[in-house]
Amino acid sequence: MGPTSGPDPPGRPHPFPTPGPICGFPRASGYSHRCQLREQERVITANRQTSWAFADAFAVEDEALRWARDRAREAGLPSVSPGTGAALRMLAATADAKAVAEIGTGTGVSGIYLLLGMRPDGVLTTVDPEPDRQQFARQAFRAAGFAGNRARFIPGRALDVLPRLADGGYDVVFCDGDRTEYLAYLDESLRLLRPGGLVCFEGVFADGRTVDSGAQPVEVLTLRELLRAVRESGELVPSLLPVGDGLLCAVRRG
Ligand SMILES: C[S@@+](CC[C@H](N)C(=O)[O-])C[C@H]1O[C@@H](n2cnc3c(N)ncnc32)[C@H](O)[C@@H]1O
Repeated sequence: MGPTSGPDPPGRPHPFPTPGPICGFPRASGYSHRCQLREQERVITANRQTSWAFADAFAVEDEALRWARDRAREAGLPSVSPGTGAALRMLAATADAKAVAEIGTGTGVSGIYLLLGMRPDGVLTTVDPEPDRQQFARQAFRAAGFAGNRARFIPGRALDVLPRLADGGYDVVFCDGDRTEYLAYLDESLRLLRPGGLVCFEGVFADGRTVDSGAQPVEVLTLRELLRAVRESGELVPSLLPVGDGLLCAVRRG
């Protein structure tokens, strides 16, 4: 019996038992449950946008994350997608991160994900020039169950604040501030990261404009330069993750 035929083994639930609206393709009659899922998976593969949305829907968000996300929406502020958040959480856990620096606190969505992946005694240092947003993030972190000493909020612009942070003192740097400053954030990150540490840049797809051949604003041109600089750096081991609006990640070589 081939691997695509026959009934599903009893008592072994499929990892994606409920396709839901993201991949809610109608089930063909006469197929086994497993065949139907394979058929669904083929269609998903053929449709990258749907797969992309599926990766985001795969992450489940709790009340604190939804609250932070709602505050961002009310302020007209983007926040990381659930898929990007889950990637950040996983990367912080992989790095066994004790010290993470975040540029662009917003209302705390990405901060919650980073804290969830960090060590239980880890501290997130998060920078944003807007104290009102940081106040929402503070509330969101508390609602998510994090003690007050797990986060250090620094109000200010990244390029004023980062030079005051310790050389080699960070396991992860997450950049989600002013796109036109991303190249400068890269320089600062290389200084802040310990060898083997990880830098991540959110939003490098710029809603598709990064690969659009039409005329583009300076922030998109900066993103292209950033992608080139990271790819060509002998100091970095890069990967561009197609989650959310594009998450460019790179490990600083040891
Ligand atoms: C996209 S939002 C961040 C969203 C947040 N990372 C999240 O996912 O919840 C960008 C944030 O960067 C902040 N920002 C803008 N310019 C900045 C700068 N020069 N330095 C640091 N933060 C900056 C904005 O105030 C805004 O809150």
